[in-house]
Amino acid sequence: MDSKPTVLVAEKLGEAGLKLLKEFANVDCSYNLSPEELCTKISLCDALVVRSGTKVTREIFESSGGRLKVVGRAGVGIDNVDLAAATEHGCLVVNAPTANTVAAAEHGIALLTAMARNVAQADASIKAGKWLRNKYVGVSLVGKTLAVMGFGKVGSEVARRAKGLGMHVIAHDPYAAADRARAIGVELVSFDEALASADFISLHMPLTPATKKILNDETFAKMKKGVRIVNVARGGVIDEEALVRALDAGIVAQAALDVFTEEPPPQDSKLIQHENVTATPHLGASTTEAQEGVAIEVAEAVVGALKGELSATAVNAPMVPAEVLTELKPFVVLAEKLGRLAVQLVAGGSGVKSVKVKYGSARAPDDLDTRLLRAMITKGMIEPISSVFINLVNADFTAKQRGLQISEERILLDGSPESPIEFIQVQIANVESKFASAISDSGEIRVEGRVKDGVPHLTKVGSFEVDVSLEGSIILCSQVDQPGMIGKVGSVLGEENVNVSFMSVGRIAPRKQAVMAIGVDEQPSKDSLKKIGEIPAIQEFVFLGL
Ligand SMILES: NC(=O)C1=CN([C@@H]2O[C@H](COP(=O)(O)OP(=O)(O)OC[C@H]3O[C@@H](n4cnc5c(N)ncnc54)[C@H](O)[C@@H]3O)[C@@H](O)[C@H]2O)C=CC1
Ligand SMILES: O=C(O)C(=O)COP(=O)(O)O
Repeated sequence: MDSKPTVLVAEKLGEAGLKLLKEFANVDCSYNLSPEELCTKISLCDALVVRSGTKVTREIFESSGGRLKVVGRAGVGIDNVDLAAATEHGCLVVNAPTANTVAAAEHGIALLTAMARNVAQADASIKAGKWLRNKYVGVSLVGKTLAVMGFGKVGSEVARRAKGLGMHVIAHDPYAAADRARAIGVELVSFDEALASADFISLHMPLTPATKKILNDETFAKMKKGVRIVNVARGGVIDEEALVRALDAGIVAQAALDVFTEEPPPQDSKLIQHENVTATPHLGASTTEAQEGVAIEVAEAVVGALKGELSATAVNAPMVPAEVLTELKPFVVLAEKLGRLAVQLVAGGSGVKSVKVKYGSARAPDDLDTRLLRAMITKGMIEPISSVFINLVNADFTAKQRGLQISEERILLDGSPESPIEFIQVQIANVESKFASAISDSGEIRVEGRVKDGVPHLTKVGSFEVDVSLEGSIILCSQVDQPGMIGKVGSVLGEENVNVSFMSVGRIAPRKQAVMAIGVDEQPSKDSLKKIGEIPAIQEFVFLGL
């Protein structure tokens, strides 16, 4: 009997990657399978390799009968893989997060220059037998302002190249460090400033709840009339219907798009058909070199995973062995959630560089290995805002790569060391906060949490003591302490049937400054959040997704 594992390669993969796979496994390259065919084949496979064109659905994991152990994504985005279903079925997902960065950046530049000079439109017209020299007069790039939205791996490469074209490059990225941008002559600016001053806007942020439809009617209205937009990130960051309206109104002169909310987009898409739109079918990563690169990156990860090794590019790897988890599990969850909260409190344009974690514990220092907790805080801080996935292997390296310095301090507490940790505090120094009350007396964003009855709780925000369980989402409001506040906010949420799970008020002294923390099971609508902001006594508030 053949003891080699079987790898199904469902989309075209670079030769070098195939070679690596074939050295270790039986490789079945079957492209363009229907969902039904894929479900049938999968029960005979130990690993599946895809790009963005295959939907790896829950049905696929269910149909595998437990045999599928690894899904390899030959690229960055894993929006096409049902991660929850993969994890539930004990299937590891690995990706190739770095090998197509330059290709995506080069495609961004290709679209930028092609759009400015009407290359695609002029090419179609000359092929139709026309010679329209006056119609296709373009615009120059030199001296124009390009706003790079999302200064990560791809965005920074685009910025570097655009500088070479003589453009004035600014960038907006709430979490990027200003010195990294300055090092290549790029100034970090606020979102509104980027919109108002850009002649060209290039999108390079991941698609997250916060960036979904970040370009919409409201934000198009803030742009310079005649702005030109490039998108090689994800279609969902633009409200596509609003973009058609902005193009028709001349607010946006041109758009060059590689990615779409629905891929492939409908044939009659007004956006694609628009004469001022240049479109490509998600070609950002499609260079020979990048495809060889991602093929090798993903093949190594798939083979490693089939051998039982933990890969640095594992997306849903369990962070710890089960026996360690029994004791640490609630603290692991607490650490990740504190990281998530802390990063969401950072104001746009601040950049995150210096993070300090304090662990209050009665255990002897060598009895508490904080590597896992540090990795979870890193995961909480980085995953919601980037296309990178954190695991125990890559956490410290990824933090360093993003310019994040994480220092740790142990606070030795008296008492019985029954519980490994009494509290975890996460501080982000040298930033502004979108919720000023989260800044502690010593000047940094501070959140602190504890585990109570096995459940992680937020117990401090800035210098205010609160107590709210870290489940669902949280609204923080600051106000001068006075009667009736809980009722007022509660009734706005009640009107919308948003269930309040927890409320707590932390104050300096009766009738002085207070912070109210409200746990909610559902995400309130924009309207409800606006109404909360309009309650006269509320000075500031922030909604934090967990
Ligand atoms: N068209 C294509 O074929 C390809 C598309 N991509 C897409 O490009 C995008 C960027 O990829 P990478 O640079 O590898 O990711 P990255 O994670 O290195 O960079 C993303 C950056 O966006 C920033 N960011 C997060 N929220 C933001 C916000 N609200 N406003 C502004 N910036 C924000 C993050 O701080 C981070 O620096 C992703 O959407 C990825 O899926 C990547 C490769 C190929
Ligand atoms: O890597 C990514 O996230 C991409 O968008 C590239 O997708 P692809 O591998 O070309 O299907």
